[in-house]
Amino acid sequence: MGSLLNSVRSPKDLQQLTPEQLPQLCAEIREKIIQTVSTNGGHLASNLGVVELTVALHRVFHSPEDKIVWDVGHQAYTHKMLTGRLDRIGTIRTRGGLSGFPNRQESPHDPLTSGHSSTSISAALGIFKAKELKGDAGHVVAVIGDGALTGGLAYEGMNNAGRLHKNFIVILNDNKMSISRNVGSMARYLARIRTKPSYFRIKGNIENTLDHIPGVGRPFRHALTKSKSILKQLLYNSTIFEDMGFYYYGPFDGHDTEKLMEVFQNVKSIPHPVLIHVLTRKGKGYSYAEENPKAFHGVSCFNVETGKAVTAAGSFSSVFGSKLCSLASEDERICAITAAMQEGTGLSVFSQKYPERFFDTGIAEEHAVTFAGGLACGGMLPVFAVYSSFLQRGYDQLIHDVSLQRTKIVLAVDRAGIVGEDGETHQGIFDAAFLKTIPGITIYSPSYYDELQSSMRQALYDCDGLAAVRYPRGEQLFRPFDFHGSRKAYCLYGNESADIALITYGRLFSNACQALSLLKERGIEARIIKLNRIFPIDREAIREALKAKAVFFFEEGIAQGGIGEHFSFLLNQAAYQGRFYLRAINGFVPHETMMQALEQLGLSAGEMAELIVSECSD
Ligand SMILES: Cc1ncc(C[n+]2csc(CCOP(=O)(O)OP(=O)(O)O)c2C)c(N)n1
Ligand SMILES: CC(=O)[C@@H](O)[C@H](O)COP(=O)(O)O
Ligand SMILES: [Mg+2]
Repeated sequence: MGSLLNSVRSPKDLQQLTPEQLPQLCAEIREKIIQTVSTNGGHLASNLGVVELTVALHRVFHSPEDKIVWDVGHQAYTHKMLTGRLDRIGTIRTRGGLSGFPNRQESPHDPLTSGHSSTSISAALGIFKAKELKGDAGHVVAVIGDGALTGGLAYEGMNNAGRLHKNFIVILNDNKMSISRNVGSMARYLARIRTKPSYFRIKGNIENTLDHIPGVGRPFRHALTKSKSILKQLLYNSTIFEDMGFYYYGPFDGHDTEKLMEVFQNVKSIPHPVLIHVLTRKGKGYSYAEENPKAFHGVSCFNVETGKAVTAAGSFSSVFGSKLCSLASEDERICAITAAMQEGTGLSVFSQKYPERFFDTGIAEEHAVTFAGGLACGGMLPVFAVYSSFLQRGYDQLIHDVSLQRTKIVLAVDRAGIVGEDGETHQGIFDAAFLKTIPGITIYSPSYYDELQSSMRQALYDCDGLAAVRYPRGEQLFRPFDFHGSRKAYCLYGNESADIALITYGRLFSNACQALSLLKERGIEARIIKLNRIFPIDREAIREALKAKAVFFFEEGIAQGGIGEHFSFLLNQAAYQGRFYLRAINGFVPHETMMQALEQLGLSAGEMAELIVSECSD
């Protein structure tokens, strides 16, 4: 049998297939997903779960006139293959290749660049309103997972969309999983409605019956559908979605392509917001992923036969998790909070050891910060472990609900700096710049595991108010053999009498050390001022920098408002007469390996040395 997938070069080609061919198409898509992710890494289980759903969507809706907005966007591989990107799917998440997420720059079939959770309904509503204002035709569909539905933004979107009197479609892809098992009362609620018979049918039957009762039937049906009464709930088995202004249909088997197509076709003509509840299995079709969807949510390369991945020897996240456990054994006030990233942030052991002091808020970073603030008001010592890029969500809460309260919480900011293959939505390049604006904050940026451990203790006990410890994704880099981790706010490395000073912090210290060796080979002496506490900057570190004739600041973070810019301001205030160079990040950083990105940004050892040679050669 020839490949059906190869014959689909656009959604229009999909229309040419017969319904009988769709199961084979889905099987081919699954095979392609498994093969691609096993080579490139990526989000396996979520993508395997939405194959039939995506095929059904593209059979019924006509992208790009109809807009399909994927929440988070980690599950859009089938969508990419069906919308003209099959040839490039093997390049996904690699330099210059397809993004692992929908991307507006990549295809007209991606109406929204995404990566962060719970944005789909709000964005889809905006797209819908823009269409309406411009008189453009076409449907708008948001596809949101049950995990993403734990994010408050989704409800803000529904709250507005529920007032529409036009067709607007939300598909809830319910697989009972966030990355870990989904948590919270909405997850419990979905579990309850999953077990009820299809609401589509019940509702239809009741309305039919009422319509046939002469005189009172129709007005009563009308009143009933508009009401939020208990009677309606009893009769209709009504859902929260109905109460928010949506027609609710489901639950449906999300792997039954034909049924899904029938439902989508039916709801297309309803002049009202509609929520279709679809049940899928995360990891569907690959037994290792079905059995352990958590382990196959996001994976690096793996062996398809054995399901085994190459695992790193250690990581900052796991060192953080162990250290927090030991600190919590000494201090009963310590609580750990995650916003649906228990595994990624290294908190799994803590959650088992101290279940009563462990809190998973769901994908709700804003709530997590305010909740941590509340715990602190109540006398606890909360540690919120969160990826740098997701913490962006909690900025106002940090100011209003923590700093302003003069309470103490600790942020364990994981994935700080370049994250690599997830690309521009996930890079942790803004945290140092935005955190340092918050009154009273202390920020540590350890380079190695032992420094992370000591920074944790310092953040908890050596400073008042809000403190952050930020560290990168993955393993520590090469460490100069004669370097010992330091608890000081800064430390010095290299030739103390050198006129050239490299200043840096965090992971880049390793590269700076290598740059120092490269410079030495070329007869250039230099020293490094390594900042351990990056905010507030120690006055002594400024005095050390003042001794140099040329200062080169290297920063794995955004230049504008970053630590380097602030350092230069402090040097200026101290009437520094030498030269100051800042090499930091400008704008978004695309997907490629972490090492490739550092090279590209001029932050590899070689690039650092080149800059210094070119600026300091006579
Ligand atoms: C703001 C934000 N916080 C956390 C994440 C990390 N994250 C990505 S996918 C995911 C789980 C999403 O679950 P769901 O929407 O149900 O999709 P599924 O993977 O189950 O298909 C999480 C927590 C994120 N992308 N954005
Ligand atoms: C889609 C998403 O936001 C997460 O799955 C993220 O990709 C995880 O990143 P890590 O691989 O760094 O844990
Ligand atoms: Mg889910």
